[in-house]
Amino acid sequence: MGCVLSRPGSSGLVSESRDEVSTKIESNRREANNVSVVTKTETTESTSVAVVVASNGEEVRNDDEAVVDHKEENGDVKEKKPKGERKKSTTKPDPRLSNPPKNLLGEQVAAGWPPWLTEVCGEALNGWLPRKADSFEKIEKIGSGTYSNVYKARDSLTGAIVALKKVRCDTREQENLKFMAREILILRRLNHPNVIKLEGLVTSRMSTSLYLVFRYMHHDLAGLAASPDITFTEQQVKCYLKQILSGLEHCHSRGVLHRDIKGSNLLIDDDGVLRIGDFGLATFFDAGTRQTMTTRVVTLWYRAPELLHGAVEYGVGIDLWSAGCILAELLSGRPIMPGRNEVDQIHRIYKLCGSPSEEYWRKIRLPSHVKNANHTAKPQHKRKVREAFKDFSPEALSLVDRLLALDPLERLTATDALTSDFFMTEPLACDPSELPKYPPTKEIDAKKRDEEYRRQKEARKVQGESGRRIRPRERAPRAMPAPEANAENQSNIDRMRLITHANAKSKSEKFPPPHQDGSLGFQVGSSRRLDPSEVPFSSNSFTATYSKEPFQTWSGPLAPTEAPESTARRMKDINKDQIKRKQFNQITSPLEGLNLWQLFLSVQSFRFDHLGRQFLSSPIIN
Ligand SMILES: Nc1ncnc2c1ncn2[C@@H]1O[C@H](COP(=O)(O)OP(=O)(O)OP(=O)(O)O)[C@@H](O)[C@H]1O
Repeated sequence: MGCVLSRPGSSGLVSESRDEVSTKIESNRREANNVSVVTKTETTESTSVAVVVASNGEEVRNDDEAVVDHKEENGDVKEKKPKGERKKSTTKPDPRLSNPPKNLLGEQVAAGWPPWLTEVCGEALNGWLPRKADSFEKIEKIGSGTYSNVYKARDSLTGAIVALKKVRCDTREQENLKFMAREILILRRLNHPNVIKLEGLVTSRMSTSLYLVFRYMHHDLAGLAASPDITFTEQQVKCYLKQILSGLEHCHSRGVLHRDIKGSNLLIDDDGVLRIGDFGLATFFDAGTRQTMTTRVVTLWYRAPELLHGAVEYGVGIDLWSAGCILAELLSGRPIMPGRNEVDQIHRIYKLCGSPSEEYWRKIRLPSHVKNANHTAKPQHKRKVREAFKDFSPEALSLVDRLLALDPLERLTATDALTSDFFMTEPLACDPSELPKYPPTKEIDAKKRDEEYRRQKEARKVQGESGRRIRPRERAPRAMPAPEANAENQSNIDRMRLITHANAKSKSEKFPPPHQDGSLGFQVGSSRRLDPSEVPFSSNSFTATYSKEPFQTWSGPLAPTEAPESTARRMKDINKDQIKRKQFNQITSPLEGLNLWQLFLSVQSFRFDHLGRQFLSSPIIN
């Protein structure tokens, strides 16, 4: 009979679990060396101890073994002090790292986790056993994003309906694995009713696929808001916003920036409970430490001005800006700043929120190459938030105004916003359970409606039908996703993009089409294996529009399409772009502080395939 004892190295995951004692019991039996064990992880204020309970039920705990073989990052072996002399480490763990001790990794591999996964996020696997793919049955594909496909599935063990997010894991792409690991680490750090909870992971020792298991959510806010039959009352808007802010407050208090708050990432279940989802762009941050991060985050329409200005040091304000945009959108029934590209976006912000003051430029920390150019922007716009939203209640107007403060330091925090008059005055927010029951509605449903409309339109064209038919519903264009998010590593992005262009005409070609990968009722494990040439990157779809018509509601007509381009032509474009990029590099626009290359790409880089899906035709910018 043997016992395995381990304690994970200190980590953000553990150190953040203050004020709570959580006990997780993984009761899966492991039959190894005739030992039957139950792994139990207790997380207390500052420790997390993996305890193995021997089959006789005796709980064996041995903290003394904890630091054996633990190597420092510089390779030095920690000296083991006798018991009693050991002091608790006072240095804070780097929450961005997952570096549990080697003995824990070995244990995880023995438990069935693939070694590559234990290496990148062993910390997050602590206390869990992998679920087998054949214990889920796929029902249908319910969403697709930049890095993943999402499926509705049935858990054969419990019968519960779950959402499985399949992320592509090419183990040769270390950087991409890190991003995936970051999402998992972040999700395990969070525990709040308004934040999606990672319920488990599906993988196997031999597999390169990974599925994240979540509770199934029937709706997303983008889908509900785009539905022609749904109009929200102020009480309902308050209910949704309160939940968004509560979720954000929790994330921020745990040192997590979401960095992609938008309607389609706000998932809602049948009981009206809203959970913030998609932490693919989220990052750890420490408000007290200077830390540079990428600016290429947040879907364009919800992107804060400091990001558009190129600030690489930012904080919770970027999520609050997005929340402000969503609040105004929910109350007005349409996106408030649907920019077509970064330059257009920033102009829309200036027109609504006024041009930044001299003080703003003095305060904002920008990289030196953009700093000098920014404040020469002309013309100077006056702030018009109050005029633009004069129909809102005074409390709603005041909250929108303070969330859309240009200066991130003047923007309300989630906690401030939750205590604002908006939530204190009648009509008060309704309870989530009082929200109407809607039929399942997701942004993907709106996309399907658009596709169906386009298909019919094209069929009519072929038949030579004339005359304008009324669309099922006039819609505003959809939000442009953060195109190059996870762009912390520029070279990685450049490489990914080049491969992406070389290998795929559009996102649809990198994922199997729905009839292959999303077909009904087959087991999760039976989906095809990833082709190593597939890379976990693409720009998102269904986005920009050139329509000058005023929009009515959230979603809108598909962008004008181009005939599909041949791969050869696109490769030619890539080469041309590389030459152009060289020419444009180092030159800075006097207008907005945007690199000229950025400006150039913003205007011309979005191309559309025959289904109206957008892809970037140019190498990345940052
Ligand atoms: N728990 C869930 N329940 C139901 N549907 C979900 C769930 N999680 C995600 N989805 C659906 O799948 C879509 C894509 O998921 P998600 O946003 O997490 O993926 P992504 O690859 O990070 O996407 P993006 O590129 O938009 O950031 C969501 O918009 C949502 O409609």
